[in-house]
Amino acid sequence: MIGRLNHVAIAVPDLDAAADQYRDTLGADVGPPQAEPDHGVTVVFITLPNTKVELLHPLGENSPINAFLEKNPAGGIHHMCYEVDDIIAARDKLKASGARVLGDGTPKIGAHGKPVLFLHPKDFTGTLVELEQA
Ligand SMILES: CC[C@@H](C(=O)O)C(=O)SCCNC(=O)CCNC(=O)[C@H](O)C(C)(C)COP(=O)(O)OP(=O)(O)OC[C@H]1O[C@@H](n2cnc3c(N)ncnc32)[C@H](O)[C@@H]1OP(=O)(O)O
Ligand SMILES: [Co+2]
Repeated sequence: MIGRLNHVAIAVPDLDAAADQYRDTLGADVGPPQAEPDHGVTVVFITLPNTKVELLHPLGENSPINAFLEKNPAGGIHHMCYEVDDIIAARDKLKASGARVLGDGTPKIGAHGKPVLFLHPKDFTGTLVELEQA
């Protein structure tokens, strides 16, 4: 059901410092900061030859990554995003298998302008999974 790895997300305490490190130390193609108020985060995408890295920083008081950064103050890998051809079919199949789809199960529009959903990390070997419509 899952296809390409769209991105690996890293929650970071200092977005500018992390972006500078990927650009200047690692020599990567680093995009501009992008506010995503519907998701409570600001993101910076780093484009690699075979996938992307998404740097995440909290936006607003109720950011879903606040608790993660409290537990991991230096930052850390936050989620993996896999592409699916049909996000509604994927959601329904996963729910039928007993996996917890986060929120009310209605896809939100993600950072690439496409529908996304999240799956509970406790149901996927301790890894928060994002699905994005291909
Ligand atoms: C920009 C848009 C979009 C895109 O297009 O790319 C994005 O990527 S938005 C990214 C941010 N959005 C989200 O993360 C939305 C989904 N997340 C959530 O709904 C919540 O963060 C959560 C996963 C349900 C966790 O909620 P929280 O309030 O933090 O609950 P807990 O702290 O109680 O966590 C419960 C349990 O799960 C562990 N956990 C939490 N987050 C992660 C994680 N990222 N990876 C692995 N494990 C995680 C947490 O440690 C708790 O475990 P225990 O302590 O053992 O109970
Ligand atoms: Co993401």
